[in-house]
Amino acid sequence: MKTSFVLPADIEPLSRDPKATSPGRRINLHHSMCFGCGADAPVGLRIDVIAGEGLTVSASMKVEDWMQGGPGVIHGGLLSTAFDEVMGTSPLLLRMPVVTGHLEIDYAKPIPLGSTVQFTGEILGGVRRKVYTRAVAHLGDPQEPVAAAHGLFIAIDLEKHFAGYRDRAVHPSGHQNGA
Ligand SMILES: CCCCCCCCCCCC(=O)SCCNC(=O)CCNC(=O)[C@H](O)C(C)(C)COP(=O)(O)OP(=O)(O)OC[C@H]1O[C@@H](n2cnc3c(N)ncnc32)[C@H](O)[C@@H]1OP(=O)(O)O
Repeated sequence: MKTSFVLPADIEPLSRDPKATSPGRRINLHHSMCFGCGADAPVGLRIDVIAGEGLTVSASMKVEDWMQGGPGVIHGGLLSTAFDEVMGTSPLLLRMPVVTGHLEIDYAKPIPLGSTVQFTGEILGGVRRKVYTRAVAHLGDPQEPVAAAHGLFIAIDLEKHFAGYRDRAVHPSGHQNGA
């Protein structure tokens, strides 16, 4: 699949943290109201990202009618969100919280409503706080990808990064911290 993404020359290998989620289990360190993975979000993708061997992850997503963009197919931005979720969760295998710095998507084929998209993702390496990832999507045949993505995620100090926003956080009750 064609892509214009270029990895940096100084990229270094990264290692899975010994305490990372075991292969086959859901990576479960985010919050339940997240648009990408939260079970309590009123609208969302509800993607379960599953730890794989090494620095790999997998996920699947049924393409529901409300995800429609062009007639009969998924909205490209929504697919981008799914890739963000899959790749953004993978650095938790390093036990490293991150935010998205840069995201690139290569769309190869239209993805019909009603299909189930299978994602595989992997961490390619890192440079200082930067974690480089890639993911591929297919509809059942890994040899026939329908889209692929590269993501650059930046490690953060969770408490500091969200310090100014926590009073806006929405909880399953529908209430905000400051409400
Ligand atoms: C959350 C819970 C976990 C659980 C995660 C669960 C999965 C969540 C999946 C969804 C994730 C999201 O959508 S997160 C939401 C969307 N993203 C955001 O809101 C991020 C907004 N941006 C920021 O807050 C900031 O720009 C940061 C934190 C990314 C970087 O700011 P900083 O901390 O001041 O660091 P800074 O020095 O600028 O950058 C560090 C290094 O990254 C490089 N860098 C920074 N941005 C870019 C960029 N766009 N393209 C290339 N390189 C970049 C810099 O050159 C530098 O490289 P060098 O000098 O070292 O070479």
